[in-house]
Amino acid sequence: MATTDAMQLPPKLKTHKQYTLVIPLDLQRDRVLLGYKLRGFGQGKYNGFGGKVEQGESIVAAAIRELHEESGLLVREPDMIQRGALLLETVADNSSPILEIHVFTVDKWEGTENATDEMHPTWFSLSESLTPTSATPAPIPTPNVISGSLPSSFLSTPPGTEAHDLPLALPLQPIPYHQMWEESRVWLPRLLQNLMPPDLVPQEQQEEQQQKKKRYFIHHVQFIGGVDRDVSSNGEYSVWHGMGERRLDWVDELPVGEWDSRRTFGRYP
Ligand SMILES: COc1nc(N)nc2c1ncn2[C@H]1C[C@H](O)[C@@H](COP(=O)(O)OP(=O)(O)OP(=O)(O)O)O1
Repeated sequence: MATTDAMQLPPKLKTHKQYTLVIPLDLQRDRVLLGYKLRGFGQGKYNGFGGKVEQGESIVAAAIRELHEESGLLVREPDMIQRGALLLETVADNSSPILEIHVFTVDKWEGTENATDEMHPTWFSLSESLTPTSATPAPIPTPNVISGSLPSSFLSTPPGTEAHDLPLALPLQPIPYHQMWEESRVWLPRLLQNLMPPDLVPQEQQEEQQQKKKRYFIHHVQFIGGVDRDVSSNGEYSVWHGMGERRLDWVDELPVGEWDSRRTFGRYP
């Protein structure tokens, strides 16, 4: 937990705006699918697949819809596994909603990942991504590249083939955490560590891993509003929705079942 003086602020009521974020996992092939955002919010970053929950839509229905729109993968509701939530808040004013981003993983789907003009799906190595490193930058797709021809090393699925039938020709890169939203470096490696197949986890950690699988994570992040920074140096991004420095950053893990009673809180220091 980072140091903060947030507790000295008067409590305030904030609305929550709901989003979804889905991370497809292919455990058999030790790989995880992320999308490179080609336009709109988060352009130029890798992330899971997701978007806003529309009025009257359930969170899980929104997650399924957004995953399908952005990647081509179609998942049935029972196969969606809710893993946790990100709560992102600016403390600059009382009117900006808290972004409540619901994180799911899936490991069963129909269809093959496809690039759209919004997202370019790319597989990364799961076991090589358990700790955030500033490894070799991942390729930066562009809309031109997508409509033209991609280098074969970059294609997640060569044309005319089924992804699930392919041998993995090239070793996959680790997740490029430095090309993602900054807070992903905290929660995503923890999530992946908990999901590794048990035979790849040292025996003495297996019991702990089984317990953790039953927990949701809640990653709270507060930002100081103000300066609109979008700095990239040494491969490290420092943009927080253009809201400036991170103020507070902590992760809770809750047993399944407790999340529902906690998520309705409206008072947030
Ligand atoms: C620090 O902030 C964020 N971190 C992470 N990991 N993910 C974030 C952050 N802020 C937003 N996101 C995710 C949440 C959603 O999955 C997308 C944003 O979705 P978008 O604004 O594109 O929503 P859509 O409904 O697709 O919008 P349009 O229909 O208008 O394109 O990013």
